[in-house]
This record gives sequence, C-alpha cells and structure tokens, in this order.
Amino acid sequence: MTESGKPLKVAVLGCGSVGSQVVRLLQEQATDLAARVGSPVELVGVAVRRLDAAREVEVPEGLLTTDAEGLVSRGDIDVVVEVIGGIEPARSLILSALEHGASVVSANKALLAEDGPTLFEAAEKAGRDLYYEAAVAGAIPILRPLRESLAGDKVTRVLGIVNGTTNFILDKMDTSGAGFADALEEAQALGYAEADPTADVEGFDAAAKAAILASLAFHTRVTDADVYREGIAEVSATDVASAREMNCVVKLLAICELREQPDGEEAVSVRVHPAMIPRSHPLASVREAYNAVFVESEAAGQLMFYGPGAGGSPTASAVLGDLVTVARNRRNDVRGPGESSYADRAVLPMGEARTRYHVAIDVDDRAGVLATVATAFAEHGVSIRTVRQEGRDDDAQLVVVSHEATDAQLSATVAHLQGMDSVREVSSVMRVEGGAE
Ligand SMILES: NC(=O)C1=CN([C@@H]2O[C@H](COP(=O)(O)OP(=O)(O)OC[C@H]3O[C@@H](n4cnc5c(N)ncnc54)[C@H](OP(=O)(O)O)[C@@H]3O)[C@@H](O)[C@H]2O)C=CC1
Ligand SMILES: N[C@@H](CC=O)C(=O)O
Repeated sequence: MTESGKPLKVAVLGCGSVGSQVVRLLQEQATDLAARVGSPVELVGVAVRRLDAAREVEVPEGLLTTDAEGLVSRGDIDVVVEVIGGIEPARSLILSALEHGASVVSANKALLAEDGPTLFEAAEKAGRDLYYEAAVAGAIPILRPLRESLAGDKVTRVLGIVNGTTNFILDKMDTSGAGFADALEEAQALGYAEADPTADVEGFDAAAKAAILASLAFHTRVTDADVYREGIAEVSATDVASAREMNCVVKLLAICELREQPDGEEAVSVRVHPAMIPRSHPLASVREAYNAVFVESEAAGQLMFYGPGAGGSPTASAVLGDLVTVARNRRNDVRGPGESSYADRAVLPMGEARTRYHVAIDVDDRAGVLATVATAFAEHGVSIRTVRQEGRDDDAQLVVVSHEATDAQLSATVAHLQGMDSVREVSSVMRVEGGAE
C-alpha cells in the first residue's frame, strides 16, 4: 500500500506512439494526477529497445533503460505500464512485474487475447491489479462499462467497429467508389495503415479485440483462436456499390453474441468479418478511422460507445485512466474486480453462427433459372427475403438477400449453386447485420 503523500512509483515499458504520450501526460498532468490519486505519481524508469532513438517526448535524464527486466524486478515499483506490444518479452515482463509486487496497466490486445488467462491468474495470485482499457478501441471507455457499469445487467450482443484502419479504407471505398487497393494506398499515405497492413486488413487486430470484448461481456474465457476471422481484402467496389443499392454500407464488424442452445445452455458466438449494415444503423455513421461499439443488454437496451480507437494521445488517455484507478486501489489497499469468467460458456463454431446473406450469382439469362436457384436455397433451408435480376444476357446476375440462416446452411447453398449448369459463378457472398429480419 502507498501511504498518503508517499510517491507512487511508475515504470513505463515502451516509449513509442503510446508510451511517449503516457510519459508526456505523466509529466504535464503531474499536479492533477497527484491530487486525483492522493499522492505524487513518480516516473522512475522508461524501458526501450534503443537508447539513441528519436522520441516524441523528452524523457528525464537517467530514466531511459534497455534493461526492462531489471526495471520491473526492482521490487519498489507500484505500477508497471506495458506499452511494448507483441507477445514476448511483454508477457514475461508483466508476469515478472506482478511477481515483484507491481500492479500492471497494459494496452496489449494481442497478448491479452492470446494468453489473457495466464496474466489474470498471475494477477490474482499476486493480489495485484491488471487493467487494459486501451487494448480495445483506444480512447473509448468500453471495457470498464462492460466489466463494471453493466455488471448487474445481461449483455446479449456486442457489435463493434474496432479497427480504424479498415474503417477508413471501407469508408473511402463507400464515399469515393475507390477499389480496395487504392483506398489502402491512401490509408498508408495518410499514416492510418502501416507499411505491412496485414494485422489490420486481415482482421487479426479486430479478432483480438473481439476476444477481449466477448470475454468481458459474457463472463467467460474467449481467446483469439476462438474467433472466426475474415478480413476486407476481398471486398470489391462492386460489393460496396451493391450495399449502397440496398441502402447499406459495408463495415468490418466484430460480433459477439450470447446464444441460447436447444438444451437451454448459453453459448457464445464470436466473429470478425465484413458485413453490410443498414445506413440507418448507428454504426453506419462511424466514418473515417473512428471506432464504435454497440452493446445490447436485457435491461439497458441499446448503448453506443464512440470515439478515436487509436493514436498515441487518445490511447494514452485510456492508459492514464487505468493508472489512476490502479493507483487509487493501491492507496486504499483494495483490488479492482479482476477477471470474471465464472460462466465458462462454450464457443460455437462458425457454421452455427446465424445471420442474413447478400449473394450475387452470375447466371444464364433464360426462363426457369430463377426457379432452380430458389430451389437450391430452399433445399438447404435458407429462406429468401428478396431477389432481383441485374443485367441481361451475358451480364445477367441474380442478387438474393436471405432471411436468417446458419453459416453452414449458406455454405452448403453456395456449394450447390456452384455445381449448377445455369450458374456461371457465385461472384459475391456478404453477410448482412443489424436492422430487422
Ligand atoms: N498505436 C496505437 O494507436 C495503439 C496501440 N495500442 C497498443 O499499444 C502497444 C504499444 O503500441 P505502439 O506505441 O503503437 O508501439 P510502438 O512500436 O510505437 O512502440 C513500442 C515501444 O516498445 C519498445 N520496445 C520494443 N521492444 C522492446 C523490448 N524488448 N524492451 C523494451 N522496449 C521495447 C520500443 O522501443 P524503441 O522505441 O527503442 O524501438 C518502442 O518504444 C501495443 O500493444 C499496441 O497494440 C493499442 C491501441 C492503439
Ligand atoms: N491498428 C489499429 C490501432 C490499434 O488498435 C487500428 O487501425 O485501429
């Protein structure tokens, strides 16, 4: 416990985009932080890889070190802020920090999604806090509302735009008609997308965040390996135009659902993929690189959390919020609520996920083809909501929008269609989320 007035010692691991802003805020807000915590917050070390790298903040003389392990194992640190990223050495450093008596604040979604339980168990054993608000949706307070504000409610669904890079690209495709490659190039030129955009574009970043959201929302353990994932690289300008025709917009969504099973047990479904949503849905208005998370719960109804999901300063805001909470807990000799995984729910395979589908089928333009296509849908139990023909002769295309069906039913339908003589190609399949059935 930190006695009133005794400085609270903080070590920061990493001084890149986020770490530099954490260090800056610790210095600039020192007086206010001390008042809020009840004792001065003293930065005692900043671990980095390269001592001579240019920094966006001036780190006080003598605080920079390349010996991160030495810093976290000093034994007198109250809070370690981990903003290095990746799995190792971040995991070992967090475990060491906890073992040596520090509480930990981290922004590391990759680590929390891959191996959160190891960290939670270590925090529990050490009797210390582990907070990670910045790991999902940057500055947006979403983990604390799920963990604390909604702790008396039953969350049934979380729908999130949790990756700014892909939202920027899809927004650009929607507003300018650009193809994926051109929109990605613009995102890179503006600094939204990294030189290697794989983690964002292929949905890995969003899948990690979905795992964290689902774990907290449904009081169970979900790791990134449990999350079905599709990125946006295959989304074409034609898909975006088709969405527009339906008064929809394409978004990369993280979808976490609580589903009652036939045996009465509740299981969870967690997936990340591009989907059409109606322009009237609150998530449709999330533009550029912004993030938003739409939560549905039994008592509260629908809630929307919106804001900047990335960037050094916004992310540092969430880190500092956790830091103040953890610091107050230490002063008062209490722990935060920690992990809540009592429900231990099964994670459903993607084949059992239920949604609606927009399917574009290139067909022969002759009498009877519509009937055979409709029969293929019917044979696999997929009910058709609307169907229309686009183009004529060699350009003929049937665009089917289904009612809700499982992914397995839809996959079987597509395989069936692909084997039909009158079908040249199933040119696009896109899920449809949000709005009424
Ligand atoms: N950037 C963002 O917008 C957001 C980031 N996050 C998360 O925040 C974390 C940090 O991200 P970000 O700041 O962008 O990352 P950066 O790559 O900008 O910074 C990483 C920092 O860690 C240091 N570092 C790397 N390896 C080691 C090591 N072995 N020992 C000590 N220091 C090391 C680097 O040192 P050096 O500078 O010497 O190379 C650098 O200062 C990640 O987990 C990320 O997922 C979460 C939300 C948004
Ligand atoms: N790469 C992420 C930022 C960090 O979470 C994004 O594009 O949203």
